[in-house]
Amino acid sequence: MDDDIVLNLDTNDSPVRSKLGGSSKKGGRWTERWDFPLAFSTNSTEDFCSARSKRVSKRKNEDVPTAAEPHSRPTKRVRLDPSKQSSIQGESVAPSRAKPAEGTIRCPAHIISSLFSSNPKVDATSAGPAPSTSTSHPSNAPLDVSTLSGLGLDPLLIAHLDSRMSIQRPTAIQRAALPPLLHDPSDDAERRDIFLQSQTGSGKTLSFLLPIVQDLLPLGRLSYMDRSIGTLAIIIAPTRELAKQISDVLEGLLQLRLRPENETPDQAASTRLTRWLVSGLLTGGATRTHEKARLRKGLPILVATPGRLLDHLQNTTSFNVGKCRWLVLDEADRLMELGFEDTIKGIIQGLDGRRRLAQQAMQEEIGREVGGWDWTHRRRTILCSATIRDDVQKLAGTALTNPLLINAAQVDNDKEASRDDPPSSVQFTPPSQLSQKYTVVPVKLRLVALVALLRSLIAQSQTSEGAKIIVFLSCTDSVDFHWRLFGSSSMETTLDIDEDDGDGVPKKAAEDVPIFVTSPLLPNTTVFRLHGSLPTDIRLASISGFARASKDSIETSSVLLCTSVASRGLDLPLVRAVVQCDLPTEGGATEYVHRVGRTARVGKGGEAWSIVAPSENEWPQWVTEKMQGDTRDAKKISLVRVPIEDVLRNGFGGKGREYEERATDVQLSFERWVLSDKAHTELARKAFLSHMRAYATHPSSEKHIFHIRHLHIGHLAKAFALREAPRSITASGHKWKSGKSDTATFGSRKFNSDNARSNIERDIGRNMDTERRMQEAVRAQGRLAKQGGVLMRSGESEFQIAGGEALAKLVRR
Ligand SMILES: Nc1ncnc2c1ncn2[C@@H]1O[C@H](COP(=O)(O)OP(=O)(O)OP(=O)(O)O)[C@@H](O)[C@H]1O
Repeated sequence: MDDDIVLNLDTNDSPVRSKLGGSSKKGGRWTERWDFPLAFSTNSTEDFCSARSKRVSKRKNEDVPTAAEPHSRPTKRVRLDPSKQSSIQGESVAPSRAKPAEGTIRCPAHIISSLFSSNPKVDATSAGPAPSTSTSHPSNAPLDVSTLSGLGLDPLLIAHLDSRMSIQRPTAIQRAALPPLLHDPSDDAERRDIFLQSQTGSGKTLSFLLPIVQDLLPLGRLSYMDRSIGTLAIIIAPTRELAKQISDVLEGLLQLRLRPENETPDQAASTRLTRWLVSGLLTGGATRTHEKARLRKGLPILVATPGRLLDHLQNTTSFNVGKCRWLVLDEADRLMELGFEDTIKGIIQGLDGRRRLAQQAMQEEIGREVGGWDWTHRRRTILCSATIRDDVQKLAGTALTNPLLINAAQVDNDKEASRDDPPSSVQFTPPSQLSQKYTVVPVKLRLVALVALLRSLIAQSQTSEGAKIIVFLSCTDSVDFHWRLFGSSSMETTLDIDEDDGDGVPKKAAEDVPIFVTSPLLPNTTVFRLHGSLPTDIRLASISGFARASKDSIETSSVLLCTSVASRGLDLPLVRAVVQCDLPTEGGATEYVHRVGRTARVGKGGEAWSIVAPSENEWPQWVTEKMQGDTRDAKKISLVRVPIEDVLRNGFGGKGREYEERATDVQLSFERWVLSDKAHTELARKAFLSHMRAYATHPSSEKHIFHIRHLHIGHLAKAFALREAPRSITASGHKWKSGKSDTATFGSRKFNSDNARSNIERDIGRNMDTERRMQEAVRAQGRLAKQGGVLMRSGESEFQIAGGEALAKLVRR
């Protein structure tokens, strides 16, 4: 790293404090004076503050600040030239680099904040559209005027929706989709397939589930009807989480009360209507044998992920699916992105094949097939997709017959006449009531900016329900790292490193991994994680824990750290904000809209925050234009820029620029945590490297915004609480800052997993050695300190620990 980073060591008897004179004894560091950050109530900071005061009381020969002097301050670092001070917006000049004026004595005990120096200047003028504070009428809320009864829905279903789900009025997409789907024409040619497109959180799930349930309910009156009839409806979702969620909504619907309150009891007839209507989930979570047994019994409505469904279609003879009347492809664009095109084709062929076989069996009167079934009733397919890209249109061409496009926006704009037109002009936009914000954050500050943002969002919504916040990160390793970092580090973390025998193996035994962690930095908050590499039971437990958190404990907020796996379809109640710490590497503006769509659902409010690097300054304008498409209406979509200083000030509190010191202290506590254990260091390095790899996968059309050569590798390391970039990156030949060709080299190497692995392994080996010397240096520094040495800034050692020749020798050894 080339920017004068100084290791600000926090040892218990740091000479810095004693050198700072009497004031250090009284005032201590800013964290000791940080009684209650402005942004938090007394309760909310209790843990954090008590952690700090415990640490303070541990210090030998130092006084704990008293209540009478909570704001006394230690001597501040010498500022040489106010115009050249550390600043987010400008280049800084490290004080010690400046020549001291003749005759002046240079302060030896001098710590500088590396976090706020050498950051690139952020150009505020090219930062996207002008802020807009106007609030719009919610675009995905239930409609004021329409009623469900006017749409042809069975009164039993209407009563059930009202009493069990508190749903009285349809949303725009439901008003548009229910009439054609509920209408069952006698002429099979009129039974058209449907292409459904609408905004996030607008109630698409009920748009296809209600017609299915209403269609199947009357079949319960057939004398022979029981679950052995087989599968009559299949809903395919791209992920297990989404399939489980749809299955839960379906089960809620199937607990239908079948008799209106005032009707004469006819218990036997009404229970028969639904008793056979069993739903099942097929996602590969259970063993094949168990799934086969359930299929043999019969599952009239099935929710499945594509791979497992095709597997059973091909291999499970008892899977009775020949009479299937409904097929739903939910999140079809995502299915295509995940490479399920051939699987879907295989499923459609499998269903057609099974139907032919069942018909044949019925004609030949073999097997279980019953007479009286209406084989002319063709299967209807519903395809839901946010976008109508080429690949989705191709899938629609394969899967849909004579499709009808239903788009809530078009219906609202009285464009029903053009429903059969190619829908390419329909844009996928976020709900209008969503407040979209972004902040341009120097890369070095990303970690503390995230903490500050979470703190302020949590503090703002300390209502009885707490806040729910989803944070998107680039990759699974980054999610794991941040989750462990938030859960284990504290302001107390010291550099008391475990004695190491040099084998590089962490000395702590593996522990049971919990579902959530808590952090003193995020008071009354539980932190969950979600990514595709977690076992299914952990993934589902994390989602339900996050969704439930506020119900279990009043005033508990919850944060979900996740990858893009959580961007689609998940309907988690009352998510207050979505934070995109890393912008999507795949899917561009569409993925952005899906992610932000986890909040502001069905007419509720919500905030979407994006953390943008200075080199990505063009992104807000770019994403706005993509979302607006041809219908450029500047008032319609705008991202409001919030200065990073405001984010940090709101999160860390304090007067003036005091937030800089607080942010620095938080950063240092993270760095100490990373250094305190080999496993932590490895976690941080892995996250850093995986993040780099993920970043390099931005498509070429976005490289003008997201190019890896624009990133300052040393600064990025800091964002992973590393004090230097892993050597597999910085080692020979990789001149990151200047090298266009080096970037290309990395780009090509990056995709070679063998190279990457051996690089990492080599890197770990080298760093173990570096770590050992670092630890020795730290201990030696501590010994020196006890002997009256001083800690001062210097760039002379590889670890930038100052302290004279003894240390320099030790490090050089
Ligand atoms: N008419 C309605 N009135 C009130 N709430 C509704 C209505 N219809 C659905 N909801 C609720 O709205 C929430 C979002 O619905 P759903 O998950 O189906 O949205 P979606 O359009 O599929 O969103 P996404 O595109 O993000 O998957 C659910 O909690 C659902 O219970």
